[in-house]
Amino acid sequence: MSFAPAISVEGLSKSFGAQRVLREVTFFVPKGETYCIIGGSGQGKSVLLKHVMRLLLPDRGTVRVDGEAIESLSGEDLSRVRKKMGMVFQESALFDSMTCLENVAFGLMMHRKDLSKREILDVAREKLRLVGLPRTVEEKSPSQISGGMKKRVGIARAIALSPEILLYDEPTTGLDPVLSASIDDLIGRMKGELGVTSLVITHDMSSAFRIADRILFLYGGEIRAAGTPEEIRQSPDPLLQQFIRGEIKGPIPVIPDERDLS
Ligand SMILES: Nc1ncnc2c1ncn2[C@@H]1O[C@H](COP(=O)(O)OP(=O)(O)OP(=O)(O)O)[C@@H](O)[C@H]1O
Repeated sequence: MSFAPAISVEGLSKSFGAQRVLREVTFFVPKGETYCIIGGSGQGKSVLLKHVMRLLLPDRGTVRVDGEAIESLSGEDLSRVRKKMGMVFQESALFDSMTCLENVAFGLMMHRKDLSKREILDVAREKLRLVGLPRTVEEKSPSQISGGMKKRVGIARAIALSPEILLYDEPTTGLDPVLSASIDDLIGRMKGELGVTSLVITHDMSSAFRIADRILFLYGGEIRAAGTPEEIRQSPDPLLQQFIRGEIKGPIPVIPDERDLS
């Protein structure tokens, strides 16, 4: 086991055309901790997460997973590092043509050729139990279950290959406050029971305050503030306080797009 941080992002910069989306972003997520990235729409949160998954390559800077710089990896080395990470997508991104059980089993079928089909389905059932879903969900299609259940199936699928790192893209979006709290609780259990490291993108401040060891505020492509939930709550930064309270002062903020040449 290495003592490197689970995720290191160093001097990461990314532009699309003339639009600078990430500027010299640097942070380190120690093993077993939960970091939340907060920030308004269009501030580069998803782009940042895609770099950690190596779905995008940086213009400058490096992303290391467990000490390994992932930009330079390819083939088997890349898939070995990717297997350390599970991704929970914003809209759960489940296949409607499959049952929930098959959705969870999918990654195992692709990557665990050493297991029989029966063993794979047993692992998938165990993961569905772990996220608190009843047996009746197994044979349903994702279109037949609620949004909160879909999020759980998405988490079960992300943990199917027992990753060391979980990346969540807005896991509580679209859920009512009680369901949001139950997903937060589940994210906490993934840390407590499985010891996973989590990087969570969220707009949901109550969720960030509940689950984060550390919160990073992304603004204009830069980490404008970073700290424990308490430090973030107490921060004197007016923009951060405005974001936390959901206040709009002055003109309605414009979401940056490709016309933003800054
Ligand atoms: N592949 C791409 N090509 C060009 N522009 C892109 C691409 N991906 C993202 N962008 C732009 O980068 C900016 C940041 O996008 P990103 O999705 O990271 O925002 P975000 O902070 O996750 O916003 P939201 O909270 O609304 O999801 C946006 O202006 C977006 O249009």
